[in-house]
This record gives sequence, C-alpha cells and structure tokens, in this order.
Amino acid sequence: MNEPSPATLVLEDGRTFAGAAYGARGRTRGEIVFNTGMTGYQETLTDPSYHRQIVVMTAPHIGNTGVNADDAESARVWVAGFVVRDPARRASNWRATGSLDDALVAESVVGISGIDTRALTRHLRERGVMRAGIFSGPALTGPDGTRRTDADLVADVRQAPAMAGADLAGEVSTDAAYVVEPLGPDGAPLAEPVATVVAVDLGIKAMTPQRLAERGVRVHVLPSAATIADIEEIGPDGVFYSNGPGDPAAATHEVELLRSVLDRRIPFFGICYGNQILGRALGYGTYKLAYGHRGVNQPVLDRATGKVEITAHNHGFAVDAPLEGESVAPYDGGRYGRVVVSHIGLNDQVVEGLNALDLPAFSVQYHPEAAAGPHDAAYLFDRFVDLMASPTAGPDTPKELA
Ligand SMILES: NC(=O)CC[C@H](N)C(=O)O
Repeated sequence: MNEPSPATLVLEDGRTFAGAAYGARGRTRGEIVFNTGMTGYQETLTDPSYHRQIVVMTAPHIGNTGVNADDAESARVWVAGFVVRDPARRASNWRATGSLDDALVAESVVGISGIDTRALTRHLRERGVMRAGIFSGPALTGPDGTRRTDADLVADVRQAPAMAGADLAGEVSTDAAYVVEPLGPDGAPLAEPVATVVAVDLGIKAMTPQRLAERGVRVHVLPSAATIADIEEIGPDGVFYSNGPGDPAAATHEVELLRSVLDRRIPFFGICYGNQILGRALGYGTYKLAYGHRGVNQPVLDRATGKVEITAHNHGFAVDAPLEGESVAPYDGGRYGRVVVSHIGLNDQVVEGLNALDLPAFSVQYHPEAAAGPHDAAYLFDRFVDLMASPTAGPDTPKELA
C-alpha cells in the first residue's frame, strides 16, 4: 500500500465525502457513475466507454485479485477516477502481476478509498449521475498554501465538461486499422475465414473482435473516422459497431456512415454505442438515463424467445423507440422499413435491443462479449455469423419477405 493521505470526493450538487487517496494523487473530474459488478474491476477500468467518467464500485472490496496481464480490455486505464470502499491490503491471485493501487499510480489515475459507497450510490440513484471531482495531494492546497474550501472544490467541479452532448469516440478509437485473424475450433489460426467483418472502433473492447475471431471471422478494426470508401475497399460480409464513450446524439459521422452501410444492405450488428447509433440511423431519438446501467448482473428479456438473460451493461443513454409491436423506422419516411424492440431491460423497461425486419441489421444495448460478465448473450455473435451467411433481411424476417 502507498502512504495514507487525505482525499475529498466532491459532487457538483455540493455533497462531499472525505476519504483516503487511492492510486495517483492530484485532481480528476468527470461524470460520476456506479458499477454494481461483484467482479471485473480490471475490465471496467480498461473499458474505453468509461472515458471521462469517475467509476464508483458498489462491491465493497476492490483489488483483491490485483491486476494481471490477461484481463485488460484495452492498452490503458480509461476511467477518469476510481472510488472504492475498502481496497485490498494485498493482491492474492495466482495470475496477479501487481497491485491495483500501484497500477493506478503507474497510469496516473486519481482514486479515493474509504468512501461509504452505499450512501454515495443511493445519492446518485436519487439525484441522477452528475459531474464530480476527486482531490488529493497537491490538489487540496490553494495557491496561497492554505487548504482549499469545499466551495472552491465544488466550483472547480462545475467547470468540468458535461457528458450530455460529448462526442468522444475519436478520443479513444485506434489511430490505425488492424486485423484480428480468425481461429479454428481448436484455437489455432484458420487460413480461410468463414466471414470478413469491418468493426468500426468507437471504443472497442479487446474481447469483442476476439469473440468474432473465435467463430472463424476475420475482423478488420477501423478507426471511428472511417468512410464508406474504406469499408468498400475491404468488401466485408458484415459491419460491426462497437461500444464507446459519449452521447449518441453527438455521433453524427457514425450515424451517416451507418446509413451508407444500411443503404448497401450490408449485414450489420452493433453493441451498446452501436445499438444507439443504429437507433439514430433508423430515425429514433436517444435520451440520457437518470443513472444508467453498469454491472454484470442485469436481467434482459429476449422477446423473440421469452428467455431472460443475465447480462453485462455499461450505458448511460438509451434509444427511444416504441416498445410494443412493430414500428416503421422514422428516418426518411420509413425508408428502412419495420423495426421491433427485440430486448427489454427488466429492471426499468429500457430498450436493450433493436431488430430491423426489412434490413439485415440488429443490435443490443448490452455486452454479449461479457468481459466481465455472464455468457448468456453469446448467441448474438452466432446470430451475426448466420446473418452474414444469409443476409437477405433481418434475422427474424418472415420467409415471404426475405
Ligand atoms: N458502453 C457503451 O457503448 C456506452 C454507450 C454510451 N456512451 C452510453 O453511455 O450510453
């Protein structure tokens, strides 16, 4: 453990929490959100969708298994700050290569421990997520050498940019395209892929192309600024849009690019941000949830089968589409035909999946790659592979329309 020193967590509504510095010392600001996962903190920290967010873990003991070389979902920690109740005094796991505290220091991630995360989470659930700051070390002292007042810290937090309206995919996306090669059933490289996919990286998690590669798919990961010409040059069997940070209402380029994909009837699958962008491309609105869904224990109903899946979530926005029956995609006088909400979140009836009936396109708001999380939703990658094999229309299209 690093030397104990005080830290303060400050919310934009004026509430403050005193704790101890955890990870790097200094100042950080962002949107404060809570994650209810009992496991998977390393995957959470490295998920690019958390860019510009301070994450509160509701599980009280964090850091028990340290950090390891296998579980990161990207090459760096993306969370803007980390709030925990009771950090592990030592890492204890056969895969651990170091402690979480030291890893946060090494990546300059400012955190705070000793926080009553239950009281904090209840506060966020009642008031909604908001901007916050963590201040420790030199950030607690003003220019005149005296300790900064709470009012000063709150004013500082209120100057941080809001999440609503933020266009962030470009800040986390890969600079250069790369390829993830297909694997055979034995895990060995496969010379001939079963399909080729372009995955547009809006903040992609490493496990997602891996899940496609495990199904024999060759994945070309392209930067978020990719154009339809870039996609056509590869000539894929399908296009995939990943998860990512920011407000889908600001994803203008990604929406226009997806409309070009839909116009060409290229099979499409989207996850999370990708689901929101499909919603927008079809002409639906998106809105900000009061406190979002983040964790690995969220029940979702697959309306086609009536099955309930336990799923991994990380989203603060949602698609505003009619829940009952089929609706006609509002974009351009219904040019994209009929759409059904395929999946619903059972905690709050939020849209968790879209299925275009007259296009080969579908998406889910949650995380079938399940890193971390239960594997109930893995079938969605198989559905995408099947759709690419017979792409006439949507996966549930009645035969007479296909
Ligand atoms: N994980 C994601 O793709 C999140 C999508 C979007 N940034 C949201 O918060 O809803």
